[in-house]
Amino acid sequence: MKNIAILGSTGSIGTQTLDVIANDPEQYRVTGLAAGTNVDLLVRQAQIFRPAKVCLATKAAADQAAVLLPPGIEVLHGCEGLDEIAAGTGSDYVVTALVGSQGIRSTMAAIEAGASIGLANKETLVTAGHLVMRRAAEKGVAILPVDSEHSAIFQCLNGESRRTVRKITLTASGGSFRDKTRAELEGVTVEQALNHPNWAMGAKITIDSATMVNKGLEVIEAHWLFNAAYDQIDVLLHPESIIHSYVEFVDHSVIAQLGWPDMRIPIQYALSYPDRRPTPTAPLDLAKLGKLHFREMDYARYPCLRLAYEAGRAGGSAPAVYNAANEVAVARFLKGEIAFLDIERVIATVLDAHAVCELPDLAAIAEVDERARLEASAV
Ligand SMILES: NC(=O)C1=CN([C@@H]2O[C@H](COP(=O)(O)OP(=O)(O)OC[C@H]3O[C@@H](n4cnc5c(N)ncnc54)[C@H](OP(=O)(O)O)[C@@H]3O)[C@@H](O)[C@H]2O)C=CC1
Ligand SMILES: CC(=O)[C@@H](O)[C@H](O)COP(=O)(O)O
Ligand SMILES: [Mn+2]
Repeated sequence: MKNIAILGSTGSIGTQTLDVIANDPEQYRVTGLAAGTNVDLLVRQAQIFRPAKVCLATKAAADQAAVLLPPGIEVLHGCEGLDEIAAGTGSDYVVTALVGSQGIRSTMAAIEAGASIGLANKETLVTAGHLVMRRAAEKGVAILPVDSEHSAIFQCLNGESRRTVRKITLTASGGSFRDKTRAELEGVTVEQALNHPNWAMGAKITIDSATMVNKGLEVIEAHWLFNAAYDQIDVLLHPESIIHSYVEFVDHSVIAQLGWPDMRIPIQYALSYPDRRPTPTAPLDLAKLGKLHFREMDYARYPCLRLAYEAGRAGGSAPAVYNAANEVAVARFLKGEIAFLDIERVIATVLDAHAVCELPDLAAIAEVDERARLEASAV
């Protein structure tokens, strides 16, 4: 029995994680749940899964939840509450499914407590990969990828030595505007951008898929998770999202991982690893699919991906700046303040003005992140 805490339980990954847990109740017990402001859903989840502690982002939301929750559940709020869910519920496994770089602090708290991490929150690794991976290694903590591409690579590698890997290829669906030219991106709406062709996900990552920032973040995430050089990481357009990613070895043998685009498969694998367990998903039917398609990545069409490689190669604080500028730009786009194509302009402008700090600690990352956010709000 694994004792699991979920940070971001009311989101797309959080709810699907609870779906996987509900489907396999003898394997997992929920010890803690944390959410932002969705009181009603958090209360419903707590009624079903009976965690010892729950947390909401604000005191007002926590007070609202306290009167609705079953007796005996401790209600926390804010950053300290989130730390307590990550490290103080006796869990041996923490799923990090918050959105954005706000996930760093609680991920570090979970690592300090010695819990294994089911990592969905890719922004954490993009921003502080050197610190997260080093501390996890020091503490002997496993970081298990939830992100579909990284789960695929993890499964393809299956413990094989990094020495034998020639190339890692991340597949990209192309997002909601994959069939549009750059000229056609002028004037696209928020509603159109949120219409991902293959995956039902939170708003921020759905916009990131459309700009290809998501794949950029995933390239940096793969660099840290698999200790791979940027020259070893490729991206291939694959509109169907059936091949979730693949690894080419030095003998030119290629191993890929396939499945319907359903996050419950990588979530289940991250939870049950090293075991494999059944999932409540449909079996893949290649005969029904008939064809799969692939296109070479066009870096002029998707400049945000090129910028991610540049930030990753620059290293140090550059990926944190890329991420922070993007988080602000996406929030502004979603509020209707800027156009879709302004997202790449904001990232490029903020990144361009940044003088890289080489090995930032958490305090330096927080400082750089805050400055990049201010700049991204103003350009
Ligand atoms: N969705 C997917 O299929 C995939 C997602 N990922 C990654 O997983 C992460 C989560 O994505 P996704 O589930 O789509 O995002 P969602 O927006 O659907 O969910 C985000 C979660 O974070 C919670 N949250 C937001 N702010 C706070 C806060 N201040 N304190 C506590 N909780 C907070 C939200 O709570 P509330 O709603 O209550 O406000 C919600 O539970 C992201 O990093 C994303 O890149 C990776 C691969 C696939
Ligand atoms: C489900 C998942 O892992 C997402 O990160 C997904 O990869 C988004 O799809 P694209 O970024 O390929 O559009
Ligand atoms: Mn992904």
